[in-house]
Amino acid sequence: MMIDGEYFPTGISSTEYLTAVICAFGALIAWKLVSAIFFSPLSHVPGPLVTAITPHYINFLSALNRRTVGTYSLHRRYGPIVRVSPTEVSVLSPQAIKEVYSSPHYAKYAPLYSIFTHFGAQTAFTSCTREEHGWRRKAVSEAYSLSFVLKDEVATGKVLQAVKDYLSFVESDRRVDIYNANTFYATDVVTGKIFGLEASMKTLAGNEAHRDIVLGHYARTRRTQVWMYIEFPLVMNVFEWFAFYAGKVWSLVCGEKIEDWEMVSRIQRWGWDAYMDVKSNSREGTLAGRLARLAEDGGGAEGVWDDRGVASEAMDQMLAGMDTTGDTLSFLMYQLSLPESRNVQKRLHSELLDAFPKPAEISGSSWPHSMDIQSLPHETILKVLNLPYLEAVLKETLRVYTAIPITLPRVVPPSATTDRVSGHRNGRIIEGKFIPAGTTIGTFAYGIHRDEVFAVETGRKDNLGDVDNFLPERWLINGGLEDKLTPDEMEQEKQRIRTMEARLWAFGSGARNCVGRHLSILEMKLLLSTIYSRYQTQVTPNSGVKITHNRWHQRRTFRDVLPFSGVDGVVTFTPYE
Ligand code: HEM
Repeated sequence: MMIDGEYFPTGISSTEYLTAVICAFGALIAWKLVSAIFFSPLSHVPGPLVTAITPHYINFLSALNRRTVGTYSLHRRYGPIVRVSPTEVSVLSPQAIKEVYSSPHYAKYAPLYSIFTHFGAQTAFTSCTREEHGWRRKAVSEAYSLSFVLKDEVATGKVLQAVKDYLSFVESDRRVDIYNANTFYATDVVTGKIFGLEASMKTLAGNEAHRDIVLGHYARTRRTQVWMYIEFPLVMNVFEWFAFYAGKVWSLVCGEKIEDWEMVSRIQRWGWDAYMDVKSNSREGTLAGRLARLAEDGGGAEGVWDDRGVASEAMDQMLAGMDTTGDTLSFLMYQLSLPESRNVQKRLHSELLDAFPKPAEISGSSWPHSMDIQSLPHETILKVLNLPYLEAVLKETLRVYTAIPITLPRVVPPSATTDRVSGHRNGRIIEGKFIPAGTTIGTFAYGIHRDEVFAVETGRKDNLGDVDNFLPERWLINGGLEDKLTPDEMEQEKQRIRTMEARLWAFGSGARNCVGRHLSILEMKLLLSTIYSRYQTQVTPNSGVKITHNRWHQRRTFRDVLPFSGVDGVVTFTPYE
């Protein structure tokens, strides 16, 4: 006898129905897996099974702060092209890098770059396509050219003032939290460049309110928030949407009008006010002033610029020049302050003293031994820029501790024409593989900088352990012992160094490379030559110095490779006799 409800009207039992649903679901999943593994447009790209099936593997690595090293291990296992998710490919060969980053057709990957807009307006850095980018970059690039930076920043004392302030900072307490000191230094230089010396943040000179703004910007919570934007854009967009409408309701209740772009951070507020100040005082000698004038004239031939656009551009350059340069200096100084780098420091000090003898030994010499100057002669700056060992130390820092080690993602464009060999139309052939248009693709400096071309000793090319070591000598011909070489060996050495130089990717490449690199190199070299001609530095664990910021190893997001994890970054400066 049947009980009502045990049988469905069709005569199928509930157990059978459930089994059918489970089977259908299983078949669907099986089909999804089979199609992801065998029929996806990226199924022929090498990589582990898991990355063919789900994007969560790479997202999980990101959550653990291990995306960059994780991608690097995939390359070591699978070669120069690897599928890192069902819709993303990572490349590591020079040919692929040239194809992706030298071509104007590969747009930037918008979900990542759009996070960096300010006041609701695009910038040169955030604009994704060639059309959006070209006119913005054109408007700023002249002010960052080497000739302009040499005659402007040094002649007007913007960099020198920050170096002087750095020395006073060190003199006030020789146990220096170098993370703070270098972040402040880079901030003072870049705000001086953009808004003028008078309007610069002057954090090293003791402006506490500005120090607080800068350190607040790098606080762990804020950086976690940015990381959330990268990894969980949907959640953050919902949150943003909520915050936007909450702001609207608030403004209705309080009768205060708040524009959406006005909900900005403290540092953005500072940038907005600094820009308005430059504009109202017509400081046309500054970069922000020049851009303001362009905006007044309609923004140039191709683009439209208003106050928000210009302030956003100025803000972006300011932020781009702060932690990149500050952290590179910190990693360099910390590495040089370790006991194993004692010889590196010695060699650098000797090079500086040879190039710039002390006033007692040669009359008329002032900088770097005295800072009683307003500007440096052009020849002195060129001499600093061309010191071979200083150059080698900086290049090795940019290689091993590159400030932006992560993938810089682009989007594969459609083919210009049908590929004759494969017949494919909608995509590009990269590393011999067809990659469909719309795929996210990218490379990362951390991996590029561990290529075998950086292994110095012949016969050790398979032992990549060597490329992780900090060894400035690899950038010198025969480690600096040129006279010991035959002409043939000399030629080989020159070729080895040229190849390494071509592979160094700290500032990116192509039309989207770093516009601020000349300023950054100049400010780093001037500071380092001043410091290392006067002081020895040594790491000072348990120094008792109160760390006023989140320790540098706790900072996350863009730099997921964290050198010197666990240190507090305090270094003691001891003057040479
Ligand atoms: C050691 C210091 C620095 C490093 C390692 C560095 C690195 C980079 C890299 C790798 C890119 C390419 C980013 C991408 O394609 O997504 C870039 C772009 C950029 N950098 Fe730097 N940077 C440094 C300092 C500076 C400074 C001092 C400034 C400005 C004062 C600056 C301004 C910019 C701008 C505006 C862009 C975007 C360029 C464009 O898309 O046209 N950077 N930087």
